[in-house]
Amino acid sequence: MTSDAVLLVEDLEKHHVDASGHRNTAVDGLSFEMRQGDFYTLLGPSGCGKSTTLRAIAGLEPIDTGRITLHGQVLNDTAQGIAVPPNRRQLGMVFQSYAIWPHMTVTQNVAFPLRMQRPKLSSRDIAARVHEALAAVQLDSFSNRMATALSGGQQQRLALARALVARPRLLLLDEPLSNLDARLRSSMLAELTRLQRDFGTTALYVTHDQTEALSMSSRLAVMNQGRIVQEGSPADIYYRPADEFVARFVGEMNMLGATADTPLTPGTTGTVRLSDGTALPVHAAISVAKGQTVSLGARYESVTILPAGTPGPADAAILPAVLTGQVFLGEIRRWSARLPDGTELVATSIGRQADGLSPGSAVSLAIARQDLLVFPTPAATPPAQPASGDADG
Ligand SMILES: Nc1ncnc2c1ncn2[C@@H]1O[C@H](COP(=O)(O)OP(=O)(O)OP(=O)(O)O)[C@@H](O)[C@H]1O
Repeated sequence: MTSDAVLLVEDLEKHHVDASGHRNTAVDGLSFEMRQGDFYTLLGPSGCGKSTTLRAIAGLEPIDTGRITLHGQVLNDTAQGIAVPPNRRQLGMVFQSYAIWPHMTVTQNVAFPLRMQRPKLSSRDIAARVHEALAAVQLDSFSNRMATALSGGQQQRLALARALVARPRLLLLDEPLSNLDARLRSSMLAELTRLQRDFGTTALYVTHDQTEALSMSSRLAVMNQGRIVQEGSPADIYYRPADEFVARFVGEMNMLGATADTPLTPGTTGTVRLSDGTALPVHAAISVAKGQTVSLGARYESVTILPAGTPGPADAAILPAVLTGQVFLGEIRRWSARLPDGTELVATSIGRQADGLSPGSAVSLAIARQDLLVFPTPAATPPAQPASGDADG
């Protein structure tokens, strides 16, 4: 473990056996590390094992194998038979359902975790810390209200204040914004990151929402089928997705079939060819032999529109195309465009850039070399297992 690791999760595995005796793998050899002050997000589609991982860290889910260490204290180690109970882990938790105590006032809800602490805190210290936490979530003027008499967003803020007041060693957040409407969600997003920073809390966040993950995280792990597929900063994940799954799950991306025209090795430049023979310059991040088929990815905003016949900037792919449709989104317009071989791409124009163009216009599409990503062609999907087989994976 590195010296500044707060949480270390090693080779975590968890299987569930359903009512008909099938064994489902929820978490499949997961390892990651969090550092002090991280806002670390597990991002992935429904059922990929995010909540199971969080619940395992909280001690609410027994694990099959693996080791979980928090600030050097082993919380779980299946090899040694260690499993620290949830109430002795000193973690803060905020889950989808607010789980505030309905029979208590706002103040009583936030004071409760402090009253449970041993050695006992003085009433004066409790009052000061409750006030600080309620002020941080802007609920100080509601302190005497019953918790049930708050709106959904206020209840969620109360749940956060209650989680933060005990100054947890780690804050676990499982889709805490999913019950809020769109407007509240975005203001809570900003508030959450501010609170996490102000309190200096290290937070582990779980979501399937890529916008939340990209905007809030200091580091982020994309999960699929119980495993971490890629870990990095939001910009790393967005601009350098490790594979097609990550590219499609985080952001939106055009995909084109192509063939390597030169051998490609990581960090080198080379050329790939579309089916109609058009050669495109690329930067490779993977090794590909000459002649091998690949998938080419380009983010929608990386495909820009130039007047037809423009030679275009150096170091960019220039493709002739015909615009086939547009969606006006205010600050940008999304265009669909057809290449000569019939492939449809999505391109983006900003502001009034594409005024005068309309569906039917002949244009050139430009994609900078650094924005053309080369992925191995996905392996063919294996045939479905018979119903009686092991459903692992
Ligand atoms: N108690 C259980 N019994 C059987 N299978 C379970 C149980 N809990 C979870 N699973 C299965 O384990 C897998 C992972 O579930 P988990 O809740 O961790 O996913 P998730 O990524 O958090 O999904 P979501 O975003 O929908 O909450 C899923 O296939 C789920 O059906």
